[in-house]
Amino acid sequence: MTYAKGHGTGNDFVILPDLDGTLPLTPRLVAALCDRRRGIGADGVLRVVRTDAHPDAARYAGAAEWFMDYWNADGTFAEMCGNGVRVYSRYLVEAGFADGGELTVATRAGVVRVVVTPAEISAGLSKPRVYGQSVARVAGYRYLGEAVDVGNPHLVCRVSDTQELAGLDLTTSPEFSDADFPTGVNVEFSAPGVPLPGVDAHVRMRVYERGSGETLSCGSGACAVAAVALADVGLSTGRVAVDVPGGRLTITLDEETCWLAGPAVIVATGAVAPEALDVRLPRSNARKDVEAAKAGAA
Ligand SMILES: N[C@@H](CCC[C@H](N)C(=O)O)C(=O)O
Repeated sequence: MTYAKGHGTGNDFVILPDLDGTLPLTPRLVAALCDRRRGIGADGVLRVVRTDAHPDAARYAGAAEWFMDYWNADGTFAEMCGNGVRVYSRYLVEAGFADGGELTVATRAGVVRVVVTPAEISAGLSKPRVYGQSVARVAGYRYLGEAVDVGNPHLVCRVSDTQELAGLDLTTSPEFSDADFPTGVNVEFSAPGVPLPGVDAHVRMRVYERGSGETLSCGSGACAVAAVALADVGLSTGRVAVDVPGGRLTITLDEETCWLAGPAVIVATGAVAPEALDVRLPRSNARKDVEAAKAGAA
């Protein structure tokens, strides 16, 4: 199996080119690839597959050529990964599967528009929907937060300052309400930043991601945090600088879209054998699944 490794502000991914969807990817293989000691190490896997070759994406075939089949490090799926889309797009361009400039990428949460430049990649996610409140608990302390849907679920909890943010123990998952988040949730903690030119708000955040643990950055989480920061100053559109442990993301919310911008790079390419990871692959049923999905949609 060939792979590439890339990251966006430290949120890192193993990228698996499987253009015609024949690789029988399993949760076990994903977890083994993402293992930081016994595998390649990553927060998640991005499988690169044509939309018409994957059952979850066949419906997007007219709108995007490529589907980002995203998996968390523990082998679970997620609907959206904002940094993933940006790194995936960098890979498409560097591997010669897409020209630079503008492109579209299909995800489980819909088709995302992407703008690629050498320094930065900007992905147009759906506008975050702030829809209620819930509570997270860390080390016995209770944090009230805003529930936000960015295609995937988020809980944004405000803390008072950078010191409180730095002191949070995120080595294990914050506790959250299963009733409010039956499929789990990504929990962000957000502290006020300093006034910066050119933005309406500046915040610093840390995140504990569903299925991956604490990461250096989460793009969809930064969008959720930005929407809450803008609402806190009475705005529903505007520009927010979000500092994550891995760097800075700039979020621009307009009436319909949440533009997530920042660097995204490919750092390595190579080959890996599933047997070396102690994983045996089942036989692929991919083609049959795609035909069944197409027949179901007709
Ligand atoms: N790091 C991602 C989010 C990845 C998915 C998330 N862990 C989930 O399960 O929803 C991002 O950049 O958005």
